[in-house]
Amino acid sequence: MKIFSAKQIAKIDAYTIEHEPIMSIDLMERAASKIFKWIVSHFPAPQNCKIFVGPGNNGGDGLALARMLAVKNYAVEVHVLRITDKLSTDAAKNLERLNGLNTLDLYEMSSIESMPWLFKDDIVVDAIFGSGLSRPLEGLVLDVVKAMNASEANVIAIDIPSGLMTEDNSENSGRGIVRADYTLSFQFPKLAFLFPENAQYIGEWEVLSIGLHPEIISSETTPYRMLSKEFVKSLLMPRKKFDHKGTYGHGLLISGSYGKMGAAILASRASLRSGIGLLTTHIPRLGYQILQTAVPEAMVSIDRSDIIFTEYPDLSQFKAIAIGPGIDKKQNSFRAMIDLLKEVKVPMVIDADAINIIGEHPELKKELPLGSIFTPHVKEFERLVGKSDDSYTRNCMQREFAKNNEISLVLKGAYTAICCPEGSCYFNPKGNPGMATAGSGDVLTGIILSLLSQGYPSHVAAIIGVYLHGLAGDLASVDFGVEALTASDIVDYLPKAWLYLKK
Ligand SMILES: NC(=O)C1=CN([C@@H]2O[C@H](COP(=O)(O)OP(=O)(O)OC[C@H]3O[C@@H](n4cnc5c(N)ncnc54)[C@H](O)[C@@H]3O)[C@@H](O)[C@H]2O)[C@@H](O)CC1
Ligand SMILES: Nc1ncnc2c1ncn2[C@@H]1O[C@H](COP(=O)(O)OP(=O)(O)O)[C@@H](O)[C@H]1O
Ligand SMILES: [K+]
Repeated sequence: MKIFSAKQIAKIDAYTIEHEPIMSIDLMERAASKIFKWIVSHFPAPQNCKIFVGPGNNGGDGLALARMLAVKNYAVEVHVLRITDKLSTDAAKNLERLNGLNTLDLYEMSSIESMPWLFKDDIVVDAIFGSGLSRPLEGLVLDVVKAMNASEANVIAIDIPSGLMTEDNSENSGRGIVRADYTLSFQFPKLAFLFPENAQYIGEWEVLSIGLHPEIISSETTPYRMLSKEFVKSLLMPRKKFDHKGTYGHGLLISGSYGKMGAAILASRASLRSGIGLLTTHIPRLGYQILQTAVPEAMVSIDRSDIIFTEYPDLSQFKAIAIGPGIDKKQNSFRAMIDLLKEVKVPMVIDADAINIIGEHPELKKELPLGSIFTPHVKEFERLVGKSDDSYTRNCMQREFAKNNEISLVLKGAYTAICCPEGSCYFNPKGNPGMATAGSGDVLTGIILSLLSQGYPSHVAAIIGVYLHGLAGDLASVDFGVEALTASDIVDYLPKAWLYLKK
């Protein structure tokens, strides 16, 4: 699913109006009826609805919704915020259509004195501003939003919480943004929904399709996409009857140190559960028995050091290399890493302390082999790329870094973002807070190594890997819940995740 900017959404709306064709007021009716149906199915017993309406088409949606709810016997109060004399044409038409509805109370609000009480069981609808918001809220709107936020009512935002910018909130203080319980967004999620600091405003969100024109949705380009099962499935390479283990590549995993051999086990097991032909895991000497016992399918390459990574085996046989899970970042490991980067010609997955080493020695970036993939969480990202105060800016930095260094950059989190060298950015909808547990990142590294070794192009390996990892976590959470979930469970649910993905 593509994610468009506010400007593009306006263009897609206009194209739909012209080419479906449909009158704009009818498109608004279609949009409002989607919200109406959602409210009726989630709050079936008619109850008090207080709808706050702004001057644009978001307000128009609120007015059309008010009419529909009133006809359905909900007790509806409409509060039109008079911050300007002018309503948009379609909002004005919808205001007129409220005439004669005596089950509905219409109020004009020009000062906060006329703010109604909001009770716990009220349904409060935020139809003040949508994707047309151009600056942070002030004056009356700000006061109304503060009052809404102070209440315990169920707040439903139409399209986007008022006060939140569709993409960039780096200049938005957060003082005046509706804190919705539910956000019902038309046709596409907004980029801002995917950033953690905005979760407090958006609440639960859902995308409601309003039948915008498929032609322009497919022709309009955007760097941003949300991954879907269909899309990820379309990237999979089929296996053929006479394939053998050589077909699926030999990968090298450099992982583990004294006290962190679990990382090597988790990543190895994840790799083997993701289709790799042959896996060699390079570990410090003391880990030999541990790894051979825990992962009999993996071959083991032993470091001269008992406890850390200081050297690597002959690289000629490997199709892909992953380095990082549990390696630590001692001086000797840094030296071995320099040598490795100078020599390696195949794509690499760079994770955990391997990222930190490159963050501390940025000159190493120029040695990165083509098709490298970094998999940082936010802290590692900051060490590698730099700090930022907000996620939008961080995302811009992520896209730039991927482009400038011609690598794929996976920023892990609730909506893991995968930025590709040619500028695109994919967000992963799968995964759950149960995956916020030790070792789950190691599992991801193993999966991506496996896909790279099988010959998937780097950005494709990152996309499939991230999706599969989240999917396995979701399937595991169905059986174990989120508290008890461990990284090993994610590995154990990879078989189910593969089956589900290919279905
Ligand atoms: N265009 C269409 O065909 C459709 C639009 N829809 C709705 O229309 C919304 C977008 O409508 P609009 O483009 O009219 O935009 P909004 O309804 O978000 O309002 C924008 C208006 O408010 C003003 N404004 C922006 N920021 C302000 C601020 N901080 N303080 C005071 N005034 C401010 C703008 O100058 C503009 O006049 C969507 O979010 C969606 O809810 C839906 O009805 C679906 C169809
Ligand atoms: N709330 C969440 N929702 C979805 N996925 C999550 C969530 N928290 C963590 N994850 C996923 O779990 C993994 C954690 O990786 P990481 O922080 O490197 O853990 P570790 O270093 O312990 O292996 C990432 O893939 C991340 O996307
Ligand atoms: K809104």
